[in-house]
Amino acid sequence: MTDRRVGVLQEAWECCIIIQPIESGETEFSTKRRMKHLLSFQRYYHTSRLLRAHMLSKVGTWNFDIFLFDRLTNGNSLVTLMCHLFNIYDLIHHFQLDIVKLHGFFGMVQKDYHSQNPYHNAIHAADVTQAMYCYLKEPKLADQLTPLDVFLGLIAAAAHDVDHPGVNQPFLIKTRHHLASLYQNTSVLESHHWRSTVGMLRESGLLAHLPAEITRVIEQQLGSLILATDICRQNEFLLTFREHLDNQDLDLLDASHRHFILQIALKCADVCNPCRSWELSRQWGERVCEEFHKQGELEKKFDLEVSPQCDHKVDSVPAIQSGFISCIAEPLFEEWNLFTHPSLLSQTMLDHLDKNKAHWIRLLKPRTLAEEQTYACAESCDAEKGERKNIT
Ligand SMILES: Nc1ncnc2c1ncn2[C@@H]1O[C@@H]2COP(=O)(O)O[C@H]2[C@H]1O
Ligand SMILES: [Zn+2]
Repeated sequence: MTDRRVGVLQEAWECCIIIQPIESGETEFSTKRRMKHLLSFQRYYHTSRLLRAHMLSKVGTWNFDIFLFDRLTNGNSLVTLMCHLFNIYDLIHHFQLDIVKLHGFFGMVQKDYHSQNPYHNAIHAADVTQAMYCYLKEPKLADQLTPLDVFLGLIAAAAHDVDHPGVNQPFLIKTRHHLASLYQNTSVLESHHWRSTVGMLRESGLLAHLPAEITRVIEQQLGSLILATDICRQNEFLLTFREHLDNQDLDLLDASHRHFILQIALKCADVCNPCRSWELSRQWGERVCEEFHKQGELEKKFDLEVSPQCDHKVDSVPAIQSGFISCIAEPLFEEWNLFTHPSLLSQTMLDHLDKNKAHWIRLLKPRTLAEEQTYACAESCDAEKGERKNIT
């Protein structure tokens, strides 16, 4: 239920309490019960409002519980978060935005996420946006960013997976989905997230008052940020990031370097769930595996080859998680730590990553053949990292 509706309802119920006469036949006892019920609703409404405000005051902390926040906002975590962050950065004033159009745009983005997806839903988008905000606040970055950088970073985070179908690119290609042919089997999902975002921006009229050239730049840069989240391009970005760090040549006064760091920040935000505290991280790990396994079930049903990590009989949650941490999360967050150094947040994230990986490994059952392969991948990633540490 939206805030406005709850507000109207509450007003109506308050009126009921004051003016409704005791109906004939209604006993004093049932009236008391009715009053108690209404008051408990009021108490609930009041408490959840206070909690929501309290949570928003802590939106920049790493242990922010996005699942709780989503419940407290009645499923409106993404819209509520984006409105709050746009206020914090004064972006409405800076870009002379129309609040109704802005709210309309955020509403469209949130609605276009599929709530039935266990992982790729609006809560994931809100989680990535909250992480992005934490990264934008990093001392290394915060003072160098322009309002346009922040605007782009937050919108890209909020919209980066919009209209995600809950299956991956190989699935779309092998089922000859029209999106796969539209985007020629390359960054199919990311291209769709970007083009959908541009479509919603145009439909909302949010940027209609800006010169066409600025709108064009905004749309292009949103594309470059969202396309960077394609996990197939992980190595390409990681290598470039390492090269910059080794050469110490990142200059944040240079707009193209800031853009590159925004891409990396968004990539980090997108895969940061194993860096959260165990309780939050576990929920994300289970959700993403549930989505993989659902895809595997579909593939079996249609006699298609089951994709890697998608067979629930073979690919256990702990095996997928420990493999993902070793091969994707650790290499990226180690570089991010070097870039942000000294950063308490990066240190906290690496600590969680370490503990969560150890936790998942403890949960591994005696290994199956497939797990043996996933684990071998994790071990070879670890060995590769060891070699790199020895080199540097
Ligand atoms: N905890 C995780 N375990 C396994 N895969 C993950 C995890 N978190 C993110 N991913 C994958 O990384 C991808 C990053 O981009 P997406 O959010 O589109 O989809 C994500 C998942 O496919
Ligand atoms: Zn994502």
